[in-house]
Amino acid sequence: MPRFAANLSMLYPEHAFLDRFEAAARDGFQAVEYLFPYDFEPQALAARLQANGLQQVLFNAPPGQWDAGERGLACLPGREKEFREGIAKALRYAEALGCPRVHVMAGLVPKDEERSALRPVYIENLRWAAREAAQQGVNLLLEPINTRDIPGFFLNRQDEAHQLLSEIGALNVQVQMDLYHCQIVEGDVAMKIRQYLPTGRVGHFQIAGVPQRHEPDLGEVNYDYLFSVIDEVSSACGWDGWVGCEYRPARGAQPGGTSAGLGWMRKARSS
Ligand SMILES: O=C(O)[C@@H](O)C(=O)CO
Ligand SMILES: [Mg+2]
Repeated sequence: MPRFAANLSMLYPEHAFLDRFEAAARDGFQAVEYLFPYDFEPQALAARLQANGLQQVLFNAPPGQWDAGERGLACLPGREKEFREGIAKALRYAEALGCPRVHVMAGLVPKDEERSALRPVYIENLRWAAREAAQQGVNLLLEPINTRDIPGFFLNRQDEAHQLLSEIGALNVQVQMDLYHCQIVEGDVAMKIRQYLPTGRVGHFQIAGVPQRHEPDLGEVNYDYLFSVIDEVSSACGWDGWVGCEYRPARGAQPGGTSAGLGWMRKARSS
């Protein structure tokens, strides 16, 4: 059975953010991820991890002005200084939290730009960031995201991400393979796991039901089957990463709503 990490940006909306660590541990999670740690001092987050016996396995680098609609800086010409400052900040948090992975969001293609013209900026930014991250043993992750959730996002497909990895040419840059986005954009998910996981270039998985991004057992994707594929391929190739549970519980912020929806995980654990 894959190892599951609770995504605290989406799970446990019934609790204040800092209380979500304890709720996740109570449900049997041993690891957490979330989008952004920057509203809190790293020491406050580290204390919650420690008090609840949890590992931090992933968070995102600063994405630019999120509330103004920005979704990453990596592909944006003219924003290189801010990109570098964001990576430096993320690496300070990664060190304090003992976190081995940072997701670097690509950003939106500006209206007056061709996607292809942004590639050199993206590749140069990632090369620079990879050198910085390597100094403290951190891996950087690139995530293809569907354009229904984030219209205009620069990176949408697994093959594009793997092609970019070869051009970036840094061993500590990997793909964050979010199976929810993968199903929406391209489908044929099991075959893509079989294709890419043995390459050693997949650093992390994420899951959610499709199309509503609720629990994995709600919707069109057969996750029991995909978990068996991940198990089979990872035992053959020695992959030992995490699967982030990045979904919005169907019962929303109702008390106990997240825990009540974890039947899919209890079933996976007992199989
Ligand atoms: O899939 C997602 O939405 C996240 O993993 C993320 O980092 C950006 O929103
Ligand atoms: Mg994701």
